[in-house]
Amino acid sequence: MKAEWQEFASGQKLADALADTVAERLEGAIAARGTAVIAVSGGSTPPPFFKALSRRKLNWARVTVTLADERFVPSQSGRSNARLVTQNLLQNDAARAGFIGLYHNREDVEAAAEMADRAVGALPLPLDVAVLGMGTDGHTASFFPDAENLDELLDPAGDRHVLPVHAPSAVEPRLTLSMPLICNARLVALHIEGADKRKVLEAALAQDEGPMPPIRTVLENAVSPAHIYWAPKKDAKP
Ligand SMILES: O=C(O)[C@H](O)[C@@H](O)[C@H](O)[C@H](O)COP(=O)(O)O
Repeated sequence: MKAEWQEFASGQKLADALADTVAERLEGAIAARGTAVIAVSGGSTPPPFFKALSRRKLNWARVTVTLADERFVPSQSGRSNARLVTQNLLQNDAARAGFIGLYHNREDVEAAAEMADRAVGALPLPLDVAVLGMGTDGHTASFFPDAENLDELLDPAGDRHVLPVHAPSAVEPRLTLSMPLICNARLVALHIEGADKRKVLEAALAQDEGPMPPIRTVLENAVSPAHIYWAPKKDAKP
């Protein structure tokens, strides 16, 4: 399995380089097809990248931003990825982009996922860019190793665009883009920082038996070799 590893001296240098690459891909998509679609992840790592990307000069009105995954919470919640993206990415030049969230105020996460499935399925697919994070348990998007429906989540041949997730380690129910949707993105970029996550990823890539960490399944099924962006944690001793 091929993946391109890129290392940066700091999180800010990584954020600027990733923003440059993503902006180029979005511009290329607009030039080729008139539109661009990007899926981004939540968590504590992305904000410097979001802020850098929000200032890139491109035809943002032709760009649709969606989420790789979402907690089953309304956008007013501090746990909401839609809120994180609105506050950090959909600002400055990028304020003109369209946004398709995954959360819907329905009776359960299954009903919300069906609505999100239709909305994401109506986008001009495949994704041009999918920017993923990773947890120290090897999850990415909301493919949690302890998810009740992990086999369905990791199925590279499924026909859903968005799936519900129930996983004890996920705090609340989740909504996630499906494996085929993420793996068929024209660019899959994995953004991770810190020595712990580097060790987790290296172990996942070296593992040759037993249940594979979800991040390994994604990298193995990515149609275009994934680009891995790594930097030490900002408070790391030089
Ligand atoms: O909703 C989420 O939390 C993310 O989409 C999730 O998959 C995230 O990328 C990892 O959990 C890493 O999170 P950190 O960046 O906070 O380590």
